[in-house]
Amino acid sequence: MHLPEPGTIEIAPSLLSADFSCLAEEVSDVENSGVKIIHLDIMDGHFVPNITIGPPVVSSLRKTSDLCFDAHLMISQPQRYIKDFANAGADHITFHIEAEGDPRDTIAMIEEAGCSAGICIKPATSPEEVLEIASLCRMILVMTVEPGFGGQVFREKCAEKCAFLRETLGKDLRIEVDGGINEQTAGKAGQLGADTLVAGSAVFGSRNRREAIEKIADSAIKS
Ligand SMILES: O=C(CO)[C@@H](O)[C@H](O)COP(=O)(O)O
Repeated sequence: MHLPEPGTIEIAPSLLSADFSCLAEEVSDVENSGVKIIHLDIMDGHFVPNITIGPPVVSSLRKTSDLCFDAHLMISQPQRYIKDFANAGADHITFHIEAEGDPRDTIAMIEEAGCSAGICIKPATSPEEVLEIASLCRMILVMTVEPGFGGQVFREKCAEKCAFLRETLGKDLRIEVDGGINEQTAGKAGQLGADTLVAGSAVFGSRNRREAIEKIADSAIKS
């Protein structure tokens, strides 16, 4: 499924906090709870100090789900893996501005592979660094924690970059926020202009995923 058009608030559960012994059931649980997007955290143990999943796992999950697969490549050399993740079933591929390679070439490769492209900034990176290429992307991802691990505390200062990006770039692209999003912090993220909220521990750490998702969405919508 393609990334939903801008104009709606979407919650994207982050697979990193799911139970890896039964990933297909975990994905299906959130799919049945009404989300349109699943956020796939791809880590290489080099760009970030953690290792997660590769294309074979994405490909297996693709057979079980119709969700939009939002692949967040936390890897040093994204260009080496774009085709593999696209062939595995990613719909949208986000890479880091801090990673290796010319970002324009990386975006072109993502589109050639049949996916929409996104660019991500880490907490220390200024949003101005993505302005020139923003119009080539369907979504900008603003990290509100240092990438690598779930369960960290939301950094409001980082989320303020969303307000700058929204004001400068308008409403025609999605702004995604990732890290420490829960019922308490989603309102602030929404107020600052984010419309796509990644939530890992707040969704998968909850017994009732539907309720957790609805509470996060409500708080973002009411903001
Ligand atoms: O990309 C990352 C971490 O690198 C995130 O997607 C986290 O996995 C979000 O987890 P929570 O902060 O929501 O628990």
